[in-house]
Amino acid sequence: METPPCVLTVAGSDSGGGAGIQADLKTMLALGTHGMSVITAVTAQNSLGVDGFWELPTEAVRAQFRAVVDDIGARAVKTGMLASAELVETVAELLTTVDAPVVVDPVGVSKHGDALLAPEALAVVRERLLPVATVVTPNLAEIAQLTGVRVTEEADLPRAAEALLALGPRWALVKGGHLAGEAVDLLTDGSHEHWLRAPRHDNRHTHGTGCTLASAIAARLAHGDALPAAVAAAKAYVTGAIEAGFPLGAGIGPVRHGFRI
Ligand SMILES: Nc1ncnc2c1ncn2[C@@H]1O[C@H](COP(=O)(O)OP(=O)(O)O)[C@@H](O)[C@H]1O
Ligand SMILES: Cc1ncc(COP(=O)(O)O)c(N)n1
Repeated sequence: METPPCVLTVAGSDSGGGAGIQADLKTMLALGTHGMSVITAVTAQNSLGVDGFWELPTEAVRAQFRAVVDDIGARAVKTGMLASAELVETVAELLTTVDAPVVVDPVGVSKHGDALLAPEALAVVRERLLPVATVVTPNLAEIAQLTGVRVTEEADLPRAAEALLALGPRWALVKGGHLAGEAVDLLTDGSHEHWLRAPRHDNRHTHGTGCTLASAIAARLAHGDALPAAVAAAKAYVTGAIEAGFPLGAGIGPVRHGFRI
């Protein structure tokens, strides 16, 4: 029996199943990898919003990480919701002990506008987490939080990426998912620019798009893709999953992770 490449997500649990750890593991399965998880926080969440969240002790995060990495190993790691300054610091330190590419989705707020990161953790994301990232994947709100750059049109994306690269990640993928028109993202390492374009799907069921894209990048990296190829494949996957997104509950439904299965 062949063992699929192993990918690790370090993120929060979404009880509604559309984002966070649940989205990450479904994406990893859909892209032919074995998904593993380090849970940082547990949210009580559904299609209408986040009712509350509870962080795990740093000791529990460290223990999960060591259990997975020291026995099984990870060919790529993805981080999502890290909740607090203390957890960001802990995860940044743990990441220096693994020899694998790291995809950092700097999760700040949910689709409904609920905060998933303490304000004082932002400085730690900038100073400790971004320097160990192979690629960072912020949306427009996260770009503004991390760099102060306000993106209102496609032409602002290069300036946003430059401001992020100054914080130390090897690559920046700035997502224009919340702009009007085509769904355009820019990937750059400062010397190469890759523009990723997809038709905008008129579907409000987009819960989990950011988690899904970042996990798909990690899964493709685990298969051995170079970063630009991994991002292109991940963009194709998330576009298909958004097109097939479905209603759930009374609010915003999830993308359809199994659309290709
Ligand atoms: N309605 C849409 N149709 C097609 N692609 C979209 C749509 N909304 C977002 N995307 C794409 O989904 C990915 C996730 O982006 P975004 O929604 O901005 O992230 P986040 O979930 O972090 O807010 C990006 O590649 C973005 O361009
Ligand atoms: C536990 C958790 N992590 C992340 C998100 C962000 O979701 P999205 O991918 O829609 O930005 C979320 N709503 N919940």
